[in-house]
Amino acid sequence: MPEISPELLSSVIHPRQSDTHKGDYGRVLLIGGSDQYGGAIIMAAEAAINSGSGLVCVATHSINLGALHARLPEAMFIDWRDRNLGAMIGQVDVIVCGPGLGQSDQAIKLLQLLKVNLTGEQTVILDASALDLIAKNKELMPTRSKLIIMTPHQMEWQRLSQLRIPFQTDSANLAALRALVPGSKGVLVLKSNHTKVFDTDGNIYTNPLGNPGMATGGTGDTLAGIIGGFCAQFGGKVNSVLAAVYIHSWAGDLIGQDHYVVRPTQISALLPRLMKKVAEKL
Ligand SMILES: NC(=O)C1=CN([C@@H]2O[C@H](COP(=O)(O)OP(=O)(O)OC[C@H]3O[C@@H](n4cnc5c(N)ncnc54)[C@H](O)[C@@H]3O)[C@@H](O)[C@H]2O)[C@@H](O)CC1
Ligand SMILES: Nc1ncnc2c1ncn2[C@@H]1O[C@H](COP(=O)(O)OP(=O)(O)O)[C@@H](O)[C@H]1O
Ligand SMILES: [Mg+2]
Repeated sequence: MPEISPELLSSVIHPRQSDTHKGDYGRVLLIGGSDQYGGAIIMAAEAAINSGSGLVCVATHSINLGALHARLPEAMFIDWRDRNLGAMIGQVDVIVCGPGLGQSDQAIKLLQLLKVNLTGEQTVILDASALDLIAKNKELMPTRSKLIIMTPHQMEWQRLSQLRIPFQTDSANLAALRALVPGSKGVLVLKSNHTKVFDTDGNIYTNPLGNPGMATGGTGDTLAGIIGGFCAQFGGKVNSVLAAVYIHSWAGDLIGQDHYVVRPTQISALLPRLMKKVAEKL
């Protein structure tokens, strides 16, 4: 089973051309952040911005607006009850849905809105509460998209796939992935201390990096944002996902060399420098 490698990362991240603008690096819409979990969507948005997405917009509970803009003036905001959200879903390249979304009636409405407004040309990343809601009602799974990426931790995957953690074998995971996204191209990022990535073509990759300092709330929200940023900028494809998984853990390991705890926002802060190193082969 192939390990994700530094060579893979170098093949994805390349130097930017001079004659470009933000429109060339993709638009990401992040949907999540209830009145209880605003930090999750802010961390995901910070990761999407720092990993290079050209434009980032956050659809969240209005209570999070002040905190979002105080932390991330680069991000745009739309109230997740705004009637224009459906149209916006249709206009972006990548949607990250789930960090801190919660499981309210409003959260269910947002998944329904996502499903009906997708164009078929977009990449969708489903994380956290979005996966828990789909576990309860499979009808909420988006069907019209170029690529569907699911990023559960093992407990979320247990709820979604009905595979109890000891029985999450490679073959069972692949079968469950294919059953969840029939007819679509799908990727499963099954997060743990040894994260594995599966795709519906049957490929399985392991992440050789990561450390227990990363066992901090928000580390997964940050990964979802990086995957969003990489898919927006480098294309909605499996290699962009693999590169995101790798750089997230690489950053975590660099911070973990001299920090007992790795704060997710430290991972985001390190990304632009690591990407520069990779792009310029420093
Ligand atoms: N600052 C914030 O606002 C944060 C909000 N969060 C949100 O909180 C909501 C609930 O998510 P949680 O993940 O906390 O709750 P869950 O109940 O989904 O899962 C957490 C539990 O799953 C178990 N588990 C087993 N294997 C695991 C693995 N490999 N990795 C992680 N957990 C594993 C652990 O017992 C853990 O306590 C989501 O909407 C999430 O996005 C979290 O992202 C944390 C940070
Ligand atoms: N012991 C560990 N070793 C390596 N990576 C870890 C470890 N614990 C957690 N991680 C990583 O941290 C992230 C946790 O994701 P998740 O549980 O969704 O966090 P949250 O929802 O709090 O943001 C995953 O990318 C996982 O691989
Ligand atoms: Mg999570």
